[in-house]
Amino acid sequence: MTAAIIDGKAFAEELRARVADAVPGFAAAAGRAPGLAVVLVGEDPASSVYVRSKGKATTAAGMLSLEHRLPASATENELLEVVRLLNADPQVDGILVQLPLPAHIDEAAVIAAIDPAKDVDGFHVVNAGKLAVGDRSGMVPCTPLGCLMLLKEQRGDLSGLDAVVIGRSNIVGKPMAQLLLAESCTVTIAHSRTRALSDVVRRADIVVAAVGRPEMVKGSWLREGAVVIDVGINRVAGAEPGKTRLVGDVDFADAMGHVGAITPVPGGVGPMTIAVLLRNTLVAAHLRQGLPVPEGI
Ligand SMILES: Nc1nc2c(c(=O)[nH]1)N[C@@H](CN(C=O)c1ccc(C(=O)N[C@@H](CCC(=O)O)C(=O)O)cc1)CN2
Ligand SMILES: [Mg+2]
Repeated sequence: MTAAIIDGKAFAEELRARVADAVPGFAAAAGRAPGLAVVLVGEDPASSVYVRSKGKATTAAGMLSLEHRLPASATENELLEVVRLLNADPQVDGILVQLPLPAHIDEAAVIAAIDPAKDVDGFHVVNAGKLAVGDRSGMVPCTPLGCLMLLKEQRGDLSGLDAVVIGRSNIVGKPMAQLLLAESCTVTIAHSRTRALSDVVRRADIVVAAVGRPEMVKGSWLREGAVVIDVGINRVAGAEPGKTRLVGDVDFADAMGHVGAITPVPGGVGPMTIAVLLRNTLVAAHLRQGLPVPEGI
């Protein structure tokens, strides 16, 4: 069997174009562009790259991009003060605090301080709770929502399918499971303590791998024809000395001989994260202004 490669990069570009197309309508009705503020604490190289990409994508979509950089030595109170200022700023519709934060800052306390209406990451307990009870008015985390969009594009109706989510983080695993449950999948969340993981994964029509372990999921673990969404972004040693390359949580080459469709790394889920962030910012802007959310985003 030859697997289809799910082109997340192309899908993300289409979503970004749809968001950009809807921005002038918002601006005409609200008298301002939607605004996204991204906060970065410290100089983690990967986080710096993601924050820069988010700023560029926000501007390219015709939105207002604000960036706040704090040194790695910033205190939790200093960060909370920035969040409070952004909560009160009427031109800011979305606030995103780039994770991970330095170890001395309590991530949960910072997320709890964000106005849930501006929580475009969907990490606030109010938004997590809304997702859990099926209230569609909340913000949904970007990566899982991007994964769901790719899955629906590939498989259409997901109702009744067996889905295994590997990983139980608040950012990906748990919200992903909630989204699949809302699509009437039979959902299993597997994690580091799951026994006979390969047997659990083998039952799945849909596998979402989000564990952060390079190429952990092997082709022999996967059911013939399964759709595999690989959330992992792991940098490993490359073939040449001193070079590195990115791999997912799934052994892509091995999986190709078994599955029906799979996302590559890079170029799969990653680009969807930023496209959905723009989509969430546009949604938050409409809701905050009391405007109807445009269809098709
Ligand atoms: N507050 C948040 N922090 C973090 C999130 C998040 O959604 N909200 N997600 C990740 C990082 N992330 C965005 O912030 C992100 C990760 C990866 C990509 C991406 O496009 N990856 C590319 C490869 C990039 C490379 O070459 O290194 C790909 O997969 O094709 C975008 C965004 C953690 N923090
Ligand atoms: Mg094999």
